[in-house]
Amino acid sequence: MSHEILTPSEMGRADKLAMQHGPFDGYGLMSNAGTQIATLILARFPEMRCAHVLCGPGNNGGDGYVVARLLVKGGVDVHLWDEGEPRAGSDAAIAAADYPVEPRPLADFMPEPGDLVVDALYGAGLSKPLSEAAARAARVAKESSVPVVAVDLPSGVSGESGQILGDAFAAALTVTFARKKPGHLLEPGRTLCGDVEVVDIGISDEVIAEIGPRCFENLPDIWLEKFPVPALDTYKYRRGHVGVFSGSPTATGAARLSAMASARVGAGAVTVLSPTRSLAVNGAHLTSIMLRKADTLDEVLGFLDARKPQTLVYGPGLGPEQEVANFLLDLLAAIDGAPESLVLDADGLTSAAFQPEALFAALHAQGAPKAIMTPHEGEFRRLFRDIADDTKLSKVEKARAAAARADAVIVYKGPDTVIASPDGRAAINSNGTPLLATAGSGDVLSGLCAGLLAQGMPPFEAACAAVWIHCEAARSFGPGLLAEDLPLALRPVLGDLFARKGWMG
Ligand SMILES: NC(=O)C1=CN([C@@H]2O[C@H](COP(=O)(O)OP(=O)(O)OC[C@H]3O[C@@H](n4cnc5c(N)ncnc54)[C@H](O)[C@@H]3O)[C@@H](O)[C@H]2O)[C@@H](O)CC1
Ligand SMILES: Nc1ncnc2c1ncn2[C@@H]1O[C@H](COP(=O)(O)OP(=O)(O)O)[C@@H](O)[C@H]1O
Ligand SMILES: [K+]
Repeated sequence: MSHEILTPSEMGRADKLAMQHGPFDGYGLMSNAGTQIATLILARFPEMRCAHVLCGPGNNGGDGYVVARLLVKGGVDVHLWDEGEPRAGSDAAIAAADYPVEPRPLADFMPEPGDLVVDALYGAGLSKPLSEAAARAARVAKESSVPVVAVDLPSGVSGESGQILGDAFAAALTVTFARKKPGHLLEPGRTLCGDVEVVDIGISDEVIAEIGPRCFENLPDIWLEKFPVPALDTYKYRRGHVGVFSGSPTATGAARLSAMASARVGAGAVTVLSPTRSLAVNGAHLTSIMLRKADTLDEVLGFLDARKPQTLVYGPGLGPEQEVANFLLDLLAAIDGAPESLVLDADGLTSAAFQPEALFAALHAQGAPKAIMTPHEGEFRRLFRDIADDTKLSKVEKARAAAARADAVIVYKGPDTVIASPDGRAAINSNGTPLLATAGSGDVLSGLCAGLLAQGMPPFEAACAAVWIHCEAARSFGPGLLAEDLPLALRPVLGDLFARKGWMG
């Protein structure tokens, strides 16, 4: 169950529930946390010259006092620097009283090469930018290039959003408790965390279940059960049929990349719907993918009626024009229950920004297809400007708000892609690679979503699986990746997933 992610406030509730359930009180949890961190430090940094433990006034600092005491016990030369004393009677005050040496003021902190820094200034309770002394400490640690071990989170990183409040520490290792927080996975927090270790401090799975988290790390555990493998007696149309709209003659590659990805991820049949003027260029490049002339809405409806595809992809290479949006709205008005699903990407999203409310109303209507939208940062901002500009929201909250407004699963792309469902579930992807920053890779992703939808995967699970598989394929191919390499690079990834499903072939 370790794929769940807890927001800082859910973590606070989990702490309280754990204390109610026992056997640990607040100080017991803090001792467990400090013990786990000290053990990791001694194992990972046996060569350190000395350890500088930086303690804040709250429970994060409390963890720091426990770590400092245990490092002294382990024979390490420890220097303790504090910012503000713990509140009298708090768990942190008990931990501070247990530490044998008088702390020095944080403003004087100065490490030397070979030292280790333990950042226990602020964790989940960070509520405002770091003070000047704490910001200076972060800068000094960075400039001296000493390794930093962050307790719970690097101080200055918001656990909720991963954003930096003022200034922040950059850790080599971050040790957090019970479950990851969004700030461990959302950029720039993710980069600033370094390696993330989640340790058990006595908060049980039952307590986490009682909290009922709605955000997850995008690991196969959250969608593998619904991931399709072909039954022995299947045939091509039962495996699923995808229709992909093609653009004009100079912009047809995007649709073909999408179509190829749909087919490769298991749709039994894929048809490219092409304007007459693009038929020749599409025809010259397609073999197993079918091609059909579709200049008008009537021709598209004729195709839907005759071939009954489950899923359509609308957007890659269509052009960011008003008529592209109009055509989509006319198509949605004509659809009643079939096809079941739709992937909107690229120019399908950009053109919809001419009249977003009309699109959202059409997707909310009875009989509308279930939709996945796959915006990158720019497309997201065009379509959901007020949400994108709301600095109070994390990327997870932005994707959730957009999903509710559009009644669609939103794949908010980037190095830390977030997938959100209108029902409130969200997932943060963690296997991303910058190798995917190459033209056409988004088109492949929309095809993967469609291919999984057509095989009956529900939209949230389909989108999560598509994002994970896309990244895994890029990693398996490695440097030199082009978008057209991705469909074939799916093979080892799908092979592993099929094996995990016990598929005997
Ligand atoms: N029993 C528990 O609740 C446990 C909590 N744990 C630790 O407790 C931490 C959370 O503790 P707290 O809620 O006390 O929060 P923090 O220790 O993160 O922050 C302490 C206080 O500092 C103030 N503050 C926030 N940002 C500031 C800033 N930039 N400059 C100056 N002051 C600032 C806040 O008002 C807050 O009350 C976790 O990150 C974790 O390390 C662990 O000990 C495990 C158990
Ligand atoms: N720096 C990065 N790290 C990880 N993934 C990235 C990065 N840059 C882009 N990607 C991924 O690559 C894909 C690019 O999609 P998109 O921008 O729509 O490209 P295109 O329109 O060229 O197909 C998305 O899945 C995105 O998450
Ligand atoms: K910290």
